[in-house]
Amino acid sequence: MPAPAPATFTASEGFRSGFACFVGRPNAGKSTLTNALVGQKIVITSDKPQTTRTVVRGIVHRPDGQLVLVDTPGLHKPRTLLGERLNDLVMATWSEVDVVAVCFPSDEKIGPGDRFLVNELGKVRRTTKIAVATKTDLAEPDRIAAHLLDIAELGRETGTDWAEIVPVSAVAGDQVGLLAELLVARMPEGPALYPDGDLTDAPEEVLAAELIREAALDGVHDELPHSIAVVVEEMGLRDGRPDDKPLLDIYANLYVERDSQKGIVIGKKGTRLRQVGSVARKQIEALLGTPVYLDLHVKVAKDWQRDPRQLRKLGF
Ligand SMILES: Nc1nc2c(ncn2[C@@H]2O[C@H](COP(=O)(O)OP(=O)(O)OP(=O)(O)O)[C@@H](O)[C@H]2O)c(=O)[nH]1
Repeated sequence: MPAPAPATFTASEGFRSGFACFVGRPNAGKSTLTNALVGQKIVITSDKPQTTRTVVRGIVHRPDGQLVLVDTPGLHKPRTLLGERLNDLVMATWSEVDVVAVCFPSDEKIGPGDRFLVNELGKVRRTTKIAVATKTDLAEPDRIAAHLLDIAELGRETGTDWAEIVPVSAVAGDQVGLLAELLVARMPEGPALYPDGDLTDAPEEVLAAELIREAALDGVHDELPHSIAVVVEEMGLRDGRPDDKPLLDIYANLYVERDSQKGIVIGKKGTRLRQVGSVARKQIEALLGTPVYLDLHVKVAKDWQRDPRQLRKLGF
């Protein structure tokens, strides 16, 4: 006979809680989906591939359970030390979570990259796998139907047993609630892992740095997006302000790899940097609910993506 459940468990009988992560090729819509499920922007999104570097947890609160979402970078053929570390991080995360949801954008055909990823995922045996057809607002119904069949076929080819195949649009808000429900249903029974109202456990410094990086990525091209890293050096409420008029001081450095990139990021007479700072400041204010003074400097960290010492300094 099973041991009686502890008294505290009775209150949350039938309640489920656990961890899920979204994976998929770069640009598959993982971060946007995380934000849509959480209901607030906590992970940066960008139309530049591979911009998600930090593992940020989004927390979804529902009457039937709590979902902790772990956002990982995309898996890719590593070319730099950073690439290798990111891949290790992805594999480690897969084996620790209850569900891995693979995102396949509906406006793109399934390709070798997806096959590579699902094959790698197959090595992680115990974790439940769900397929998500993302961005359904960008595809016609018959294209979506064909896409769902392709996903099922990829499952058969790779020996992956999809627990569910769910079409969603994070932008249109279509089927996002259903996806949350299906994910919660796959979590083990247990009490809430985070207090009500907590949307993420990422430190505010990390969230602020990510929002600055997102603003800096807007409108830059080629290899520059991958060369940008942001570190918040100092963050704190300014002394001597009245309680009803707080001001949060944020001192941040934006790192690039070369002098030539510095010029691009700063722009003519500093116009670009001012614009980046202004956009980021508004986003941080919206997220944290406090007026912000943002002090942003651009620095060169030569070839930081290939340098283990620099990588550590930048938090990788
Ligand atoms: N129309 C539409 N666009 C979407 C949807 N979801 C994401 N996008 C867009 O697709 C792009 C990539 O979305 P992200 O959420 O950043 O993708 P990601 O998978 O997190 O990307 P990486 O960080 O590169 O791994 C962004 O421009 C999004 O606005 C969707 O449901 N519909």
